[in-house]
Amino acid sequence: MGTLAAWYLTRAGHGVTVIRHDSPAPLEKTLRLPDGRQQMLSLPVLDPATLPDHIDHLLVAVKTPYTHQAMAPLTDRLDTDSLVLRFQNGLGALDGLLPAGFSALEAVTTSAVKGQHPDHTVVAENATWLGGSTAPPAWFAALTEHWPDLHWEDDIRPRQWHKLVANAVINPLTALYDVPNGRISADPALREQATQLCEEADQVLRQLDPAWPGHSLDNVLTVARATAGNTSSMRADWQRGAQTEIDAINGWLVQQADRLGLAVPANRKVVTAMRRSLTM
Ligand SMILES: NC(=O)C1=CN([C@@H]2O[C@H](COP(=O)(O)OP(=O)(O)OC[C@H]3O[C@@H](n4cnc5c(N)ncnc54)[C@H](OP(=O)(O)O)[C@@H]3O)[C@@H](O)[C@H]2O)C=CC1
Ligand SMILES: CC(C)(CO)C(=O)C(=O)O
Repeated sequence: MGTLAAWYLTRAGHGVTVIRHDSPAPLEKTLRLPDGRQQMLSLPVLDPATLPDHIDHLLVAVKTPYTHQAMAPLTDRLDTDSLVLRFQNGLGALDGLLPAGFSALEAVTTSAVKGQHPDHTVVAENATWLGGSTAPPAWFAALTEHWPDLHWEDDIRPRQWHKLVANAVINPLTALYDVPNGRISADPALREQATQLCEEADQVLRQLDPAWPGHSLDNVLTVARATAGNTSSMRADWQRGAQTEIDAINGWLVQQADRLGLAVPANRKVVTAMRRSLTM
């Protein structure tokens, strides 16, 4: 997803530098676009140790388990003039990693990119919403001319929460049962588990915000059917033995539930199962 964002930003005339340790420079990437075109990208790389003292703009697009490691050398270089854009599923991955009082912009996207470095395939180029607690930055309007279907949200939280619930249901069940997304809707036993996960998520979110509409199951099943043949990102991570984003998705819900004194046994069960590498 970071490579796709880098491509749009480059098209808009922004310079994009990858920050990583021990990487060949530049990073040569191939992006296969949905219309069949191939886009080559050559991205400069900076080792965190050689970064300037101040970072103006930072796009965080590592999978959530790697956020702490990626951010550790950067936090001192952020201040109130910096702008951080979090491009990740789940919630809470940046908690405690930003200077006090600092809030990041958040992104929610329905685009999909697959593949491992250096080849990335854009499976779907759909809508993306950016937002936070401020007005859009000055560069936002010009960026929309180069980033298809890009929108600003003054209050991004409802979109994040809808995405969170879809991920909290579809991702762990498809990973643990090794099935494509559509099975969540088609298989009665999985649908029952989906209903429990979803009701618990709605209960937590309604407690956090009484205006939360709840009744998320219809939306989740619509997403599962719309992506019926797809392998969810958590199933893909699980299949290749990589760390998953369970802690930022169901783990975040469990953490909130604990704080609020709510019972969320179905979510707790999938977190435990994913952490222990068990099949249910
Ligand atoms: N892909 C998609 O379709 C979508 C993804 N998202 C979200 O976007 C986020 C990113 O996902 P995705 O792009 O798929 O993930 P990828 O694993 O494909 O990309 C993450 C990149 O971060 C790099 N990385 C890992 N650790 C570090 C570090 N310490 N310093 C610098 N770079 C590092 C990885 O390097 P390496 O290649 O060496 O592992 C990899 O290139 C996730 O939260 C995901 O849920 C949201 C919607 C759709
Ligand atoms: C919506 C869904 C489940 C689509 O596959 C997704 O976002 C993911 O796989 O992480």
